[in-house]
Amino acid sequence: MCNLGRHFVPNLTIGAPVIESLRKHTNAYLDCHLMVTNPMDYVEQMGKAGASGFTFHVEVAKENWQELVRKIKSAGMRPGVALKPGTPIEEVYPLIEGTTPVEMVLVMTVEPGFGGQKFMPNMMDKVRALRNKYPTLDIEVDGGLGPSTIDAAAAAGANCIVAGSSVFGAPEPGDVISLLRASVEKAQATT
Ligand SMILES: O=C(CO)[C@H](O)[C@H](O)COP(=O)(O)O
Repeated sequence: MCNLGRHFVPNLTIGAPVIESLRKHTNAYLDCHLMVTNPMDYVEQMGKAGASGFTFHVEVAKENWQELVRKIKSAGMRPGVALKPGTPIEEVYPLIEGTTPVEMVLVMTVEPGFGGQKFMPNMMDKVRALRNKYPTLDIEVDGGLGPSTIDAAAAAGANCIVAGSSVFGAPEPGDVISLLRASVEKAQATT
């Protein structure tokens, strides 16, 4: 997972050079969430660097999302759209239903910008609405996910989990990853 923040949030974290370096050592899916106001400017460099997924924010792409999605696909990446906590879920529906649809929706469960924030449980209404409307869509959640919050996200229908503090702050990060995965798999098995 790459969080690239510039303009949209004050901090710049991981960009194309880091993706390029990582790609030399792994075939893993590199899921990149660009918290920038000008995502179009980053498509080419992220594609060349070896990003697998490119997620932009709906708040900054209302006018040009179709061109953006086309560019992302042409650059060999999987397009995703993210929305901030204050953005109504209905704003992403056209991007899922269009002729050049996004393939993943990222529901932010904190205000974007910083790790270590508190999970917003009321964002699960958005996840549930998406899951009911689009049974096979990839739905990602980001912010405050860990052992105490994963069950709510998984039950609502999230199947892609971004977890920072709970994993990197754990004595055994692998155990937390397994727990998160098990919760999602259990919820999927019961629906
Ligand atoms: O960058 C973020 C917000 O923009 C994320 O919330 C972060 O990557 C995940 O961190 P944490 O699990 O500590 O909430």
